Amino acid sequence: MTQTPLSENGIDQGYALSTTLVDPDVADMIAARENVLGRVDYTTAAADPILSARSPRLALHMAHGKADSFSELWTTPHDVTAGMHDGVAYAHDGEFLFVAGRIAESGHYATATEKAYLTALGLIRDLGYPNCYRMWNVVGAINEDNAEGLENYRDFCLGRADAFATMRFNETEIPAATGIGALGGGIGFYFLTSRSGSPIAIENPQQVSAYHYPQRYGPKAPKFARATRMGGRVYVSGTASITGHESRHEGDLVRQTHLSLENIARVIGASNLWEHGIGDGYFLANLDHIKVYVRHAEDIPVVRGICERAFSPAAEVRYLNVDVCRSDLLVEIEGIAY
Ligand SMILES: O=C(O)C1=C[C@@H](O)[C@H](O)C=C1
Ligand SMILES: CC(=O)C(=O)O
Repeated sequence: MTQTPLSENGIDQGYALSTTLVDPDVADMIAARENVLGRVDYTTAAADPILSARSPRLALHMAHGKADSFSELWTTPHDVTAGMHDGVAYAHDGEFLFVAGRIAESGHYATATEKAYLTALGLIRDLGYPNCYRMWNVVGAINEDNAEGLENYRDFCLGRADAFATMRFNETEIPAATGIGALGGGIGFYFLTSRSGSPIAIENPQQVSAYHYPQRYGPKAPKFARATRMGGRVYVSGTASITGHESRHEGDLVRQTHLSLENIARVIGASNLWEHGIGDGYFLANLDHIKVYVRHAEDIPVVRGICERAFSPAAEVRYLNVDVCRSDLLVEIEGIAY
């Protein structure tokens, strides 16, 4: 039997995940003919995760209408095995696992977040796909206070940190993530993990690692890496106008957008990747499947103008009008570098 060559991340080269951000009706057509590991609808109402056409599907309230609604599809060349476990939907293909869950709208999120994360992270390990490399979290009313006067984002971070501690994640195992506002629906989350891949967590020398943020940002620090290298790609976390641990250019949309892009370019650049033992380098023009989160709808044209000059014209880019995890941040950007 010939041994399929492994990529440098230890993944059998017969496995590769594809992703795309498409209009929902296009997603329906793709899902009808391809093996879908997971589908996430950025749409006008949140819903609990379900199994739809033998795949996990999660609806996030992230769009104001049909015009800004889209679906994110993760597809694989292999058959998938899907299921539900204690409210978490999942599917795996032998190398990659997608899990999705939702935490109901509430006046307190820490305990429910810890429970949901422990369910999902426990499932990931029980199914044998322990290498988590990308997380997405969308938080309704992210900048508003909970019933005790703690901002919902900080409440979420408290529960997440406790779950990571219980599961004994060390700093190098913390994956790239997004933590962004939603237009309602509690907290929706979805993760990508692998069976044999070796994710490499990447930090930005110009930023304090989020998990080292001082307590002024909340009782427990956010848990995410600036990016994660997996399967020959770099998954870039939601990135904003922050250097050190402080927000920069308060009230200045243009400079916040440029600093967010500068942070991404630095994280994926050859010199920073070299510092992380990765012999590759990328530019903003190598970014694809980009989400640009903009706090004020009227700012989207300005942000789009800056981004279009930075990104490849071939890149998939979606602009969302949602809140950002710090109230002084106007824009945040994520993507995948190939
Ligand atoms: O809390 C997070 O996971 C997170 C928040 C933002 O800084 C950005 O979206 C990246 C991750
Ligand atoms: C707040 C934010 O975007 C960060 O911590 O990177």
